[in-house]
Amino acid sequence: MLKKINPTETKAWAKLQAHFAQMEGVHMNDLFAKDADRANKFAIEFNDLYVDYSKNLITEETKQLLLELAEEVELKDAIKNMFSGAPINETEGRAVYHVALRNRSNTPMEVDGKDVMPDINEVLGNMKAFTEKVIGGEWKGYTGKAITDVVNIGIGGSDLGPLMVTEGLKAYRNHINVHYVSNVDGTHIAETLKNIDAETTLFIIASKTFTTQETMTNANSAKSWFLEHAKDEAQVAKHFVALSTNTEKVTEFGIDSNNMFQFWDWVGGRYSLWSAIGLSIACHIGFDNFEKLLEGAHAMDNHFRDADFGDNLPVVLALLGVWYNNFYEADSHALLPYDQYLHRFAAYFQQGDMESNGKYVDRSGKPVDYQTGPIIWGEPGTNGQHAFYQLIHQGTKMIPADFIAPAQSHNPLSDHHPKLLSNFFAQTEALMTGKSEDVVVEELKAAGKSAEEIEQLKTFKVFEGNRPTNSILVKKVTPFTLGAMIAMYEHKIFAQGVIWNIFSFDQWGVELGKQLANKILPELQNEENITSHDSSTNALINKYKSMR
Ligand SMILES: O=P(O)(O)OC[C@H]1O[C@H](O)[C@H](O)[C@@H](O)[C@@H]1O
Repeated sequence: MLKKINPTETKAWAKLQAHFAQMEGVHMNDLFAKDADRANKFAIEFNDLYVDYSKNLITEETKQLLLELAEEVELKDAIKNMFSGAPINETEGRAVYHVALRNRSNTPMEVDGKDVMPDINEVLGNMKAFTEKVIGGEWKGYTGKAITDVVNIGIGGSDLGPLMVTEGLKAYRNHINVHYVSNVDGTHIAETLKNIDAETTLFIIASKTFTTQETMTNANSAKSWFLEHAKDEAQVAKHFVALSTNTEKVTEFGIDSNNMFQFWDWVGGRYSLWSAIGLSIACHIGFDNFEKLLEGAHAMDNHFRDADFGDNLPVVLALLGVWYNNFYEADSHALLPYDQYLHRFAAYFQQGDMESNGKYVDRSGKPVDYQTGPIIWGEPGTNGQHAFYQLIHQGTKMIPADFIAPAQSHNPLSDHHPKLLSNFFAQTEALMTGKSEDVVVEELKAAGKSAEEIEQLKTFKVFEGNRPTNSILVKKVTPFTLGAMIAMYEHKIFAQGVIWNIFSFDQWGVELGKQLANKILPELQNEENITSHDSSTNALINKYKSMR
């Protein structure tokens, strides 16, 4: 069980508050000027990852106090608890054991006294055999043709993870095209079906519960479409497989239980890409590469469990996040990958982080009186620069940001990559150093502006700088590195949840909307005037009915 420790009542918190008062007004430029070794001091190297966190509003004392906070909230114990398979997802009475899914050392890992590794290995074995058949062309469709397209139908954790990783590792892809359908908006499936052939398409229905409205609706539409072509229910077995924890519902849907890849209730949806939910990834990049993804995550798991907190990547990133979220009152955090393949990275961690730590009730069931999870957002590299970076540089809000870039591109076309990376380095430098009024005035003089013009313009061109960033430089975006990076953020989220004294692995906040939608749906299926809601909702429903 996780301890129930209010972080704001720790000694470290009080010390951090006092320290924060001293840090206000401190400029990072001065911190760098005072310490020639700062970049070395505040950097962590892990395999092919190099994380520079020196461009943060911290001193050695800040780090020390943040580490004291981690000790006082008993983060070490919490990590041990997670790795022991204890039911730390208390509101659902479940273990949180995605680390077992990628336990490549294969040591026993138990839940309720039962080693889960044999089951995990069995499913991985089934996934490997299946993937090899599909990729090798042995798995045939109803007319005897090999599979060319895979459509993953799922939503939330059953979509975002596989989608982000297949995009992220496209450089490793084979001839199998993978498509993702998530939205219940009929447009999503309709547009996807336009581009595929029923004879050569395999549908993967990915749903932990196998009751999710969006997924079941899309799965039924896919099945109807397929049967329009195949005209034979018996052929469904060749074109539909399921990834789920719910055998009963899978069978009810008409999928043969032999075509079901199992996972377990101790795998949270947003932590499930390492389970059978990763089947579409394995179809796209091959099982060997999928295993390398697991290996990368496993390496990060060991690091998180064993490394001293001061050199522990997820812990350090978590503490920096707490520093900005709770002391500087930053309300968001940007993830900015300078890698086009990682274009869904921020979207993936919007669920990972916000569904985990978007909670106002603490582990004792009481409302918190401090801030918890930040708003996560971001877009890839230079696209963001030409869109929202203005606000990061000169806006009134502090936006701590993680800049992520590979040293080696999978597409080293002319000078694209040096250009991309020059922007990566320049942005974090500019955000930190800023540009003083003196420099602005010099530049305007050099551009031949009059004294009057300089006076009018100068303040607009000044950059305060002092805006914090982490730089995450990886050698190359490989399956191993991506696995490690995803696990790094997963554990950062867990560590923050522990510090904020909240439960990171439930998601009750998504239920109310679902319940109300279920109540409203039948009201939309008749022409009656609706009066059962508040006046705004009634008016909207009735207007919709008059417009359709
Ligand atoms: O995999 P499923 O059971 O279909 O669930 C899909 C998603 O839906 C839910 O609403 C949860 O908020 C997500 O955590 C989950 O990933």
